[in-house]
Amino acid sequence: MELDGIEKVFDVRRKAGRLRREKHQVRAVDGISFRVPRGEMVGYIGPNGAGKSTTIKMLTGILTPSAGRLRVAGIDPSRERTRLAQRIGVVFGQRTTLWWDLPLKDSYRLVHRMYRVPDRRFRDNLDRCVELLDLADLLDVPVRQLSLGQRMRGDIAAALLHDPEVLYLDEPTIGLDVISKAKVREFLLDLNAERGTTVLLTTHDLTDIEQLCKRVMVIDHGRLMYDGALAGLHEIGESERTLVVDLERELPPVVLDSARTVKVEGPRQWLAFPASQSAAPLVAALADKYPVVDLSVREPDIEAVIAKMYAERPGL
Ligand SMILES: Nc1ncnc2c1ncn2[C@@H]1O[C@H](COP(=O)(O)OP(=O)(O)OP(=O)(O)O)[C@@H](O)[C@H]1O
Repeated sequence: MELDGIEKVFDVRRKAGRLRREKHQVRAVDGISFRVPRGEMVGYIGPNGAGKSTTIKMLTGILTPSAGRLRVAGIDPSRERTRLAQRIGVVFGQRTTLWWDLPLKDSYRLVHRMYRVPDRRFRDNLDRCVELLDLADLLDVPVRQLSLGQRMRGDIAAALLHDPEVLYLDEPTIGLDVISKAKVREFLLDLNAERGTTVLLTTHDLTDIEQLCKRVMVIDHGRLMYDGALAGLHEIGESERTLVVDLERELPPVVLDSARTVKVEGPRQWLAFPASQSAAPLVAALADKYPVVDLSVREPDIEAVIAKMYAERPGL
């Protein structure tokens, strides 16, 4: 993926009185440049309305940039959209590309025909997806009867049956339970390791980024605000994770060097600690001094990290 000074400006008409409408422009993407080398998995994050979906639509060729130069697998997406379609896969978490009333396997047959995938390759890819995404019992079920997590796994398989070398994932874990999320992440890691698929991932779940991407790009108001390791983002934003601890009984707030107790509710306490630090020494110190029954770690959400990032570096 190569983007140089990419812009997308929408002309919109806004109501300006009872009958009058004013023309005005929205700069959804405002001069973005980056490169994603083959085989890299990159997070593409930002608040609502930042310009993520618009970027992905330009990368697929659905939208044409207003300015700048764009190449995906050496192809100009808006000029050769059909040729590019053979090389990319797209999953939109909020919408399905599967046929609602058809059993899952019929949707796959249609993909087989539409992309003219050679029979042997189609069968191999389908077998692999069915096995790794646990789809065997779902192939005869109409898509409308699938749960969200099952549907998402079905959608990911559909995006991969033609062996794309680039995959765009727009919120692939949204609304999924912990087990489904883990399955999807594990599958994506395998895919990237085995096939070297390049992945651009949009998500509001920082754990997705943490587990899948070494690199993360933050976009806001159509501009690239950060491009680097997730740890660096945490440092800039000084974001915190939270350890939620259930003690044997109600106790005064826990006192530990490496964390601050931010909330106490009966035997449950919330301890904040820097997101860039490992939770392991904290858990060990806690278990050493206090009667711990259960605990879990909560990740900061992306909006909170970004909000802190701006607060720390207002010049960004
Ligand atoms: N077709 C369109 N016409 C006019 N404005 C648009 C159009 N598509 C997007 N926009 C505007 O462009 C900006 C960026 O939108 P975009 O959908 O790319 O954001 P996003 O980062 O994907 O947000 P979200 O996380 O909510 O999906 C928003 O202000 C949006 O209202």
